[in-house]
Amino acid sequence: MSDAVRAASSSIMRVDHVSVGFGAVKVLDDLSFSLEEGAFTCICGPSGCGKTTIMSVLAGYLTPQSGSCLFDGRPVSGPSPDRLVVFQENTLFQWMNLWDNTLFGPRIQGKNLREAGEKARELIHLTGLDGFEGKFPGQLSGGMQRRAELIRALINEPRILLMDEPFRGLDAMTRGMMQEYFLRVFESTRTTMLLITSELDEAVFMGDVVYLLSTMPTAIKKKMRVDLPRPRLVEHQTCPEFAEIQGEAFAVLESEALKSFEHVPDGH
Ligand SMILES: Nc1ncnc2c1ncn2[C@@H]1O[C@H](COP(=O)(O)OP(=O)(O)OP(=O)(O)O)[C@@H](O)[C@H]1O
Repeated sequence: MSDAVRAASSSIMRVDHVSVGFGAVKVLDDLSFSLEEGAFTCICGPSGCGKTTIMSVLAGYLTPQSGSCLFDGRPVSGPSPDRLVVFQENTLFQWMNLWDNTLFGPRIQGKNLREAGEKARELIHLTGLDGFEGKFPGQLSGGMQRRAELIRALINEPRILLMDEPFRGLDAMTRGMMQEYFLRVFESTRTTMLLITSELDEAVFMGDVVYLLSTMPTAIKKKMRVDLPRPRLVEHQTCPEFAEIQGEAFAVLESEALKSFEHVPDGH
């Protein structure tokens, strides 16, 4: 993102001093960060540190015990079509083909189906699913199903798309392809996106901004800007800037990971 664009960008979501606990377990502790409109933000932290809990607060599924979560300056009080979530698990309707799954949202909202159909064709093309419109989810590969989940959310034109580890469980090669497809969609639609991931390389490759999380109770350990050009290409992963940002981020996450071993008794 250029300095001019960055200066003009404003935050669409703001999490202020949020704390969440489950019983005696304090998961989020005084967590604060903001999401810039039109940017791709990644939140990266180790497994089990509270990433899904953060997503639940942003989506409006969970009310924090203290602090606030604002969307467009207004408190988040529940789920909204402005803030759609792409989940880890498969939520496609198994009895509908790809085309009907994609148009499900516009159809139940009574939207103009000709316009929605044009948008569906564009998204299907961007995600490399041309020719699969008549296939049912069971006839699509895991990677295709994740892309179908993405377009099924985006067709509803949310202001922000929240993605919780959408590539979890995919093999490394498919995961790399997914990253490229999702980047192409972001770069052509410029929908504000948040990706939560435990993969640091993925966060640096995809994000304009990367937040690194501490171990539990979780807070933001560091905010990093990734000024690599867009469109992001696989080649960028071998450039010196990428290595420098990744190295710095790795050092932060490693020091956090080591802390989680501090309380393991000797001999165990
Ligand atoms: N509803 C709940 N009730 C009790 N404990 C919970 C609940 N939800 C989450 N936790 C606990 O909060 C902590 C953080 O969980 P969370 O799922 O947010 O982490 P995560 O970083 O998304 O994990 P993963 O990377 O494994 O998906 C865990 O210790 C989990 O057991």
